[in-house]
Amino acid sequence: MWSVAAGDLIEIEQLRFSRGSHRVLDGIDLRVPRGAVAAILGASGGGKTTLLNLIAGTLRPDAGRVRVQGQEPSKLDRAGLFALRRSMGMLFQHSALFTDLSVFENVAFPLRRHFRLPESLLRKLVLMKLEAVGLRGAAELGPGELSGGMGRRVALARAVVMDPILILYDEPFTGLDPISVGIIATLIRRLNDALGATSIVVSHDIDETFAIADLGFILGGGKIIAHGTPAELRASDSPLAQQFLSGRPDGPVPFHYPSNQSFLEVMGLGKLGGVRP
Ligand SMILES: Nc1ncnc2c1ncn2[C@@H]1O[C@H](COP(=O)(O)OP(=O)(O)OP(=O)(O)O)[C@@H](O)[C@H]1O
Repeated sequence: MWSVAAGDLIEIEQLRFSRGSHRVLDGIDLRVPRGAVAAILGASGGGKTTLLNLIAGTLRPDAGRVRVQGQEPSKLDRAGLFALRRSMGMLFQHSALFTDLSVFENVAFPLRRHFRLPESLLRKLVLMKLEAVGLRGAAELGPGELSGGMGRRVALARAVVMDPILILYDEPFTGLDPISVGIIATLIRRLNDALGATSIVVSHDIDETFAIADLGFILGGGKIIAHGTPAELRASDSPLAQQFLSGRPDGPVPFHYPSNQSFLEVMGLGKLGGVRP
């Protein structure tokens, strides 16, 4: 669990980012305390993955500031950014396992890439992480021999093998059965606390994410439309937050894409004028 005294690991101020003429993020202010598991929620295309990429330093802000552990990824030189990234673990939607490497070698991969460790030490570090995700016994299997849930657990072990201070998760539950979703959610919380890390989880699975999150942010229209603890968010009086959390198809975010003709007009049943659904 996080404590207020520990300070903020992530500090984002007035962050703006566009894709062409589309303003994806339009003045985001967000802070994540050290040790917290923070959920980022919001409709598809709302900029959640973009926000993770800005935190990881793979995208640069158009305006505003992102600080991770006091450092601005976009201001670092190559070596600085490399060092900062090394302190982050990432489990992104498509972070697949290497199919021609065993489970053990998949988890060992970041360690071999970044350090020259004696084989005996490397083996201990990898087996510790595999034990933490319950798959020490699967170390010699190939990725093709794993279920989807097991594969995700191996990817999780690989994401944390270097003891990151920050772990970024993009849709970690996608495509998993309910039992595996529960296991991954529990592991996200457990690994965060065991490593003394801070985690950011982007997800559409509200209940599972709220079950492990200390705080959440709901993105909409390029802004944070609500933030707080899961209980505070559920009680939020923001209509947008309520529409999102309850999964209502219509509300402040309309079901109908705007049209300049009413449906009745199109059907030849009268002209109502104006922009109509
Ligand atoms: N490489 C890219 N080039 C151009 N536009 C992009 C690119 N990546 C994302 N976008 C656009 O940026 C916007 C935000 O995308 P992003 O993937 O961050 O949303 P998201 O909230 O993560 O969506 P989802 O929940 O569907 O994953 C979308 O309009 C998307 O089409």
